[in-house]
Amino acid sequence: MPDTLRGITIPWAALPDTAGLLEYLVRDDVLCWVRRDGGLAGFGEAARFTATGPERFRAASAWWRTVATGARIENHVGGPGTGAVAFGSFAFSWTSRHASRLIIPSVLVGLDGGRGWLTYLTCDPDAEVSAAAAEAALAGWLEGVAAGRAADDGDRLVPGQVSEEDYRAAVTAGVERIARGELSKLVLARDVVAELASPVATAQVLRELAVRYQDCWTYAVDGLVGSTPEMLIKVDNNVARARVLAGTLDRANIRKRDGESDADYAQRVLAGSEKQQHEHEIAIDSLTAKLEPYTSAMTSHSEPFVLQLPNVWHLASDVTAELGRGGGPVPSSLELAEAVHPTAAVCGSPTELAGALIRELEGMDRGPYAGPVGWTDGAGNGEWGIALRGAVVESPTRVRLYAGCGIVEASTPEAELAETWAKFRPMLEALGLRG
Ligand SMILES: C=C(O[C@H]1C=CC=C(C(=O)O)[C@@H]1O)C(=O)O
Repeated sequence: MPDTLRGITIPWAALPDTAGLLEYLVRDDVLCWVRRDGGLAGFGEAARFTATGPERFRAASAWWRTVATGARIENHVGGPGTGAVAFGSFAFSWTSRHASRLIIPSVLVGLDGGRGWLTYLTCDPDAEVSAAAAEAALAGWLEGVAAGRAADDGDRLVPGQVSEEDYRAAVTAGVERIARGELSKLVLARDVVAELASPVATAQVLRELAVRYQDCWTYAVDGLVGSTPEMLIKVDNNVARARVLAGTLDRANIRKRDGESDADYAQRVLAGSEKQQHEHEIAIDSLTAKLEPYTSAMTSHSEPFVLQLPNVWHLASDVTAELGRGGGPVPSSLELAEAVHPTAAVCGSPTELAGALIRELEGMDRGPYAGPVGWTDGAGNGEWGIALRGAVVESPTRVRLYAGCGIVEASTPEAELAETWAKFRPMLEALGLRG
């Protein structure tokens, strides 16, 4: 347990009008959670917690509750994301060797609906905690910002642990198991590795993702980076929200009818597909069933809508749930993330069987891919996305990208393989690579 966490949050008007938080994505070690011009950017590390195994969420929640309850914070702003905050990333599987982690930044800049704040946090009992100390600490972190990087002819993309051939074989085996009636859906993933001729410019990658994928949440936590379209769970006071995605159509490979608009094409081919609707239905049912015990009222669209991203269209459903069933305690965002992870959008249905089959057929450790990534504050508010469309920076010149697809009985290996390439595209483009 760290020494008592102390800190201060002050209003921060020094957020440039044009680029907002993007102006702070200038260090390769930045912690970030950004969507459009809002979110959080963190620097440095006041304390961290790590855990592996089936108790990783519970242990992290207990640690955070103790730290946040004992914290002495002068909060001059108030509201979600102010005061004590930790960024986090959790391994997809309880079997993973990858350490799940919570990181309390030393300095954090937040922006929500035009309202900005600056937080300074420390476990050093001798540190001065004041508005001046907060401003000086931020200025220190913004000195000597990271250089950008141009794509290099020496950059290469090489197969990861699951080759294209392995992936096709895994999909074939998955479809067989579904056809035998063992399960209804399985999400199978693979990886590719970017070997770069010069060190990756993470801050530049984040800025590119944030600018291009404005409907997504761009994240960076300790080497895990990406831009996810899927919100596992957001808690804002007594309300939880989720965005469930399943069902995908590549925008780079359109075969429109004469006179058909892009939107009509997506509506016909994606929303009109029984296979895609079935895949989506399983994902939404899994989320709502897992959320049910915590909520007194839940609403979602009766039909999924088509979400357009620069690389793909998805079938999407937004869910809103009032928390605190029967006046009982309101769960924290981290507790809810544990309760709903893994949904059928990244695992399958039924969950346990799908999880075991993923381990058998993929044969790779997913690490933090498809696990919760995001932040929590001392009041339990927070946002936990699913770490999709992302990568792990394994060394300055080695970046591992992950992508997966929901497999149902009607899936074909070739189409699912092609879909993984569409899902790698955001990171490949941000790294200056081609698939
Ligand atoms: C598992 C991934 O995407 C999920 C989220 C949206 C759509 C999906 C699909 O259509 O297969 C996947 O369930 C991934 O991007 O690696």
